[in-house]
Amino acid sequence: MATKVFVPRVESLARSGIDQIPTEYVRPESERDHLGDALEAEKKSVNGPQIPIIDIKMFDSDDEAVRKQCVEEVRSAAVNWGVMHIVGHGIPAELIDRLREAGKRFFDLPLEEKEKYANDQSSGMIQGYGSKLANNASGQLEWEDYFFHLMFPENQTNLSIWPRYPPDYTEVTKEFAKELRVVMTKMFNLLSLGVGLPAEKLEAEAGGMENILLQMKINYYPKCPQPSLAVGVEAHTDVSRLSFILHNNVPGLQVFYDGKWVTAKCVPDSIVVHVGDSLEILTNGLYKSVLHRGLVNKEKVRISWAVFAEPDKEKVLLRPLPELVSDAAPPKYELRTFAQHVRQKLFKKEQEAATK
Ligand SMILES: O=C(O)CCC(=O)C(=O)O
Ligand SMILES: [Fe+2]
Repeated sequence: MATKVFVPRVESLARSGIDQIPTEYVRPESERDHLGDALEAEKKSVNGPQIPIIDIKMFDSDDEAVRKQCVEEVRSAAVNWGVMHIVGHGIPAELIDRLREAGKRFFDLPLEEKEKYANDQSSGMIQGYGSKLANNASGQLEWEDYFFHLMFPENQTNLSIWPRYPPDYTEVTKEFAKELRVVMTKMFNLLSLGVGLPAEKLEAEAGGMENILLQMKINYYPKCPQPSLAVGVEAHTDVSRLSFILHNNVPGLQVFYDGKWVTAKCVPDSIVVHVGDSLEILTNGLYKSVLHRGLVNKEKVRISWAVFAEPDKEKVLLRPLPELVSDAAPPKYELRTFAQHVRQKLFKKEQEAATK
């Protein structure tokens, strides 16, 4: 039997009281540009460009002009930023609070309890409690632990690996998944109309109600004694169609816009929505998969809930929609399955790391 690889948890490092982080967590010089304490970064960012905030309740209006304005705001954000804050999404604030509380209480458990849910990435068991393994030549690590599991559709979930504590974790998470699924349809409708397609087109193309998977990743970023040397999550684009992010009102998310890193503000009752690679490909590059990263800070633990809406790995082929391809706009992406896309991306990253 293969022995399980010992994975150091960032939480235990943070709790050990070190004032210097181990070298594996120190990012290379080239990446450290503008890294820093997330709380400071948020304060500094007030005067710069801000991620658009869109009230998607406008889409329910009886007034066509208001609905059109909503489509236009979403289109413009997806084209220019690849990210937006949505408000008026209709998910009850009380349910979101319960979701936050459930995740926090799980991470408040002693480490030994959480280890019972440890994933085993080397044997392909990626769901569960985990921390990043060094998967590239430079052996770089991120300042976070996480919990990852499939959240929707219910018939594909494996409830036996979900946190059993707090006792309402499963109920709250299932409820949240159902609500988020509705918001997701609305976002797909808005985004379809934004590129001149019938409202249902993008969701149907993404696999429809039954075949879009919602993957939940709860990111836990402990306090970090040297936030200008580390990252919570390194700069990346998501492979998803769309990603939805909630957090515990501690800043940390940065998005790359117009050649600069912009720190996301904590907008009350909002959900951050990212365009992911799969949607960029589907729209032949009209919508941008946003480059983003997570900063850490010295004073506060940050927790975020990232939900990735993904197509079935092998069944769905990623390709630009024929309707969005023309002589003037030839296809920018080659046909691939989602699984191939993920592998190609990882391979590229390893190559880059090896040549550094
Ligand atoms: O913590 C965040 O705000 C972002 C997390 C993220 O980018 C991810 O999990 O892919
Ligand atoms: Fe991400």
